[in-house]
Amino acid sequence: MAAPFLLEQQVAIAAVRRACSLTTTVFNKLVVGETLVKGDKSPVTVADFAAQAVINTVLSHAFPDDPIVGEEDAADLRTATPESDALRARVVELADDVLAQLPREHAGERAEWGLGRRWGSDALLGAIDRGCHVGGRAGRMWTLDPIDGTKGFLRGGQYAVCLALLVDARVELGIIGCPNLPADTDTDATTDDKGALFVAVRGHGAHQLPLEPSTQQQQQQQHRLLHMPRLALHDLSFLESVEKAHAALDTNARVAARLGVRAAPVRMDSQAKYAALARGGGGVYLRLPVAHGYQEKIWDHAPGSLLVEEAGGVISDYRGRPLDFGLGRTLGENFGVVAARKEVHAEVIAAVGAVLAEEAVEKEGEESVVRAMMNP
Ligand SMILES: Nc1ncnc2c1ncn2[C@@H]1O[C@H](COP(=O)(O)OS(=O)(=O)O)[C@@H](OP(=O)(O)O)[C@H]1O
Ligand SMILES: [Mg+2]
Ligand SMILES: [Mg+2]
Ligand SMILES: [Mg+2]
Repeated sequence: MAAPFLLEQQVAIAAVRRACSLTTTVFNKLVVGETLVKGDKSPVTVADFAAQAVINTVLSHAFPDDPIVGEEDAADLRTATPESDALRARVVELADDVLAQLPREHAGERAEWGLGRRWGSDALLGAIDRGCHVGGRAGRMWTLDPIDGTKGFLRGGQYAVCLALLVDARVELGIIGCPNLPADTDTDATTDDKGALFVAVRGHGAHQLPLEPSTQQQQQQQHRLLHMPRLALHDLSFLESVEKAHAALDTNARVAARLGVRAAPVRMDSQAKYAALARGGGGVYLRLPVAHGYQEKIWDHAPGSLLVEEAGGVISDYRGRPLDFGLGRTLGENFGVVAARKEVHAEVIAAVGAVLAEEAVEKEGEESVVRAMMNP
């Protein structure tokens, strides 16, 4: 997979693989008290913090000048309370256990990326806080979601470790580790192995690699170039969120009916949706806004968007405009996400527009009934 950003690819792959081994370990041992509820009411676990510490440590050693826009920060780990002390100790232990493993030469890992030693609390909390960059339009920066789909992670469902490199607000490299996604999509597959790593490089394709680093020869055998298949509209099935609070699932159903889609939607947490789409599942990922004022975050879409584009898809908001990764930490006002293979994307956008117009008329009708009842 020789391509631009070769060193960046190697570093990002090593960092995401190590973070995935950490999250898998934590899932098997997560105990009560290792999860917090953030200010926005969403959960964060010791694994989210520790995975961000691991990836930011690796990035900071390999590319010391690159800013990082990461989801988490260490404020909740720095307060002087017994709960915070215990949480911090656990995060530091988990991150250091993974970073201290010796560099695996067959996987291209190098000691100068911060591997093969323990870093301790100050360095690791500092690494987590390297993720506080504000984002923007100019220059190189990474964006990181250490666990995307934390709710999925907690329920043993899909989640993803997501990292992307942006240059002047354009995604150039996207890496997504999916520890719970089947390694093989072939329904006749004889194995039920879980775990897959997805790598997209702008202009150089979307790829699936094994999540565990193996020998060069095994890597080559298991390497798959991903293409979204051409599907007729009625053969699509929608990929969508699990949480009703994250996407307007009733509107999705109306769009599907309008397009003549027969299959039931596939609900999946996290950017595993983009990975499933890129390797041929479903055909459409539709995410229409529900919560007023919620702004989508760049780390929730940057690597997935490139994966889909490189596999033959188009991604836009529901108006058909490109997602703008240069506005800061968010994508700005929320006009949703529509990702589909290029042959059907325009028809999906048209169907979304028609359904949203219908819903607006219905809402106006309901409001005028209410007005009439209030002012008889
Ligand atoms: N209100 C609202 N609207 C839209 N999106 C929201 C909202 N609240 C949270 N989030 C973000 O959703 C991320 C998970 O998205 P998913 O599509 O995986 O959601 S779902 O769990 O499948 O329903 C989730 O990512 P993580 O926090 O990394 O898990 C959030 O960033
Ligand atoms: Mg979160
Ligand atoms: Mg996320
Ligand atoms: Mg997250």
